[in-house]
Amino acid sequence: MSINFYSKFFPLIKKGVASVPFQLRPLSTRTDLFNVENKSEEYAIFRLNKPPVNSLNLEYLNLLNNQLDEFERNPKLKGIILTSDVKSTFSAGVDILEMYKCEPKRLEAVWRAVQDFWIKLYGSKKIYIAALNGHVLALGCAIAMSCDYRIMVDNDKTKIGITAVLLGINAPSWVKNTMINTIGFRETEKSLKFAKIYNPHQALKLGLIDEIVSSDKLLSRSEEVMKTWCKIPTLAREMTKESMRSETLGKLVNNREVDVQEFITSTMDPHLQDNLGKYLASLKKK
Ligand SMILES: CCCCCCCCCC/C=C/CC(=O)SCCNC(=O)CCNC(=O)[C@H](O)C(C)(C)COP(=O)(O)OP(=O)(O)OC[C@H]1O[C@@H](n2cnc3c(N)ncnc32)[C@H](O)[C@@H]1OP(=O)(O)O
Repeated sequence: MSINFYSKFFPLIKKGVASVPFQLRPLSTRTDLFNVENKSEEYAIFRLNKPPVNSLNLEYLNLLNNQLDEFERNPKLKGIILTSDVKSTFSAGVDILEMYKCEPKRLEAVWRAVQDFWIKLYGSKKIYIAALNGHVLALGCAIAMSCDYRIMVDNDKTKIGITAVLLGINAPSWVKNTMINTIGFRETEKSLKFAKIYNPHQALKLGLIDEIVSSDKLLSRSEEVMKTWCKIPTLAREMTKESMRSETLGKLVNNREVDVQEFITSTMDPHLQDNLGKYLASLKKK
């Protein structure tokens, strides 16, 4: 069985790796919008930092996609802890301003970048642990579910879930599949159909997250889990991840154009635009 999972789906990236020799990266990378701290040769902490809610617009998605490529190019790096420096929010998903009164060309670029992000994350052979410091909504929830393990802060006010249906949105099939692979078909159906939002204890019971810890232990516990997993034989772990995920991944990789068109058509619908306008206003009124 081929273990070259990432390059199978990213031939251009493979080409890049082949033509550019690996160079040692600096100890850490800091931009205004995220921070990467290499804790050892084996793992790094990747902190989102786009206040107020780490919403994902086109420019931010492009930045994050480049960083995922960077991780993938580092053969020594086994894992990444994905978390947020923004107080009380991991991610509120796509920037709704990208979807409201939008130009179709821009919307298309946003959605292609969203697809890229999911494909890179879900298809990565590295270990991804989501350290969920705060709210995990919509695409933020899909991102967390695409990681290998989820640890969430013990705070009853913290929310996780996907409420697309309330706005008249049918979640894309790759989001549904990711959720089915995480909590099973029946719970996914209930969750999406009834726009369920969970607190950490409800999410744990469902299997949407794997552990709850107090906020002061979030990173230390995530590092503990990461260190244990880094000891697992790499090749076998990667092959297992590939065999578990390739079918779901392939469904989007081979169907990207249809997914883009569905997203553009549904988002540009006047009724949905109306709903988005009201939703944005309700968020701002709080
Ligand atoms: C609209 C589509 C619905 C869901 C579609 C899901 C489809 C399946 C998933 C895959 C597809 C992806 C599409 C998406 O991800 S769309 C994003 C949907 N996100 C949300 O519905 C989350 C909305 N936000 C919140 O519920 C809350 O903000 C919060 C995250 C719980 C944080 O609460 P808070 O009280 O701490 O902060 P709040 O005052 O609400 O917000 C602060 C400011 O941030 C603005 N804001 C919040 N979320 C977004 C966002 N996603 N995009 C853009 N801006 C956002 C909010 O308006 C406040 O702005 P201001 O300071 O008042 O100007």
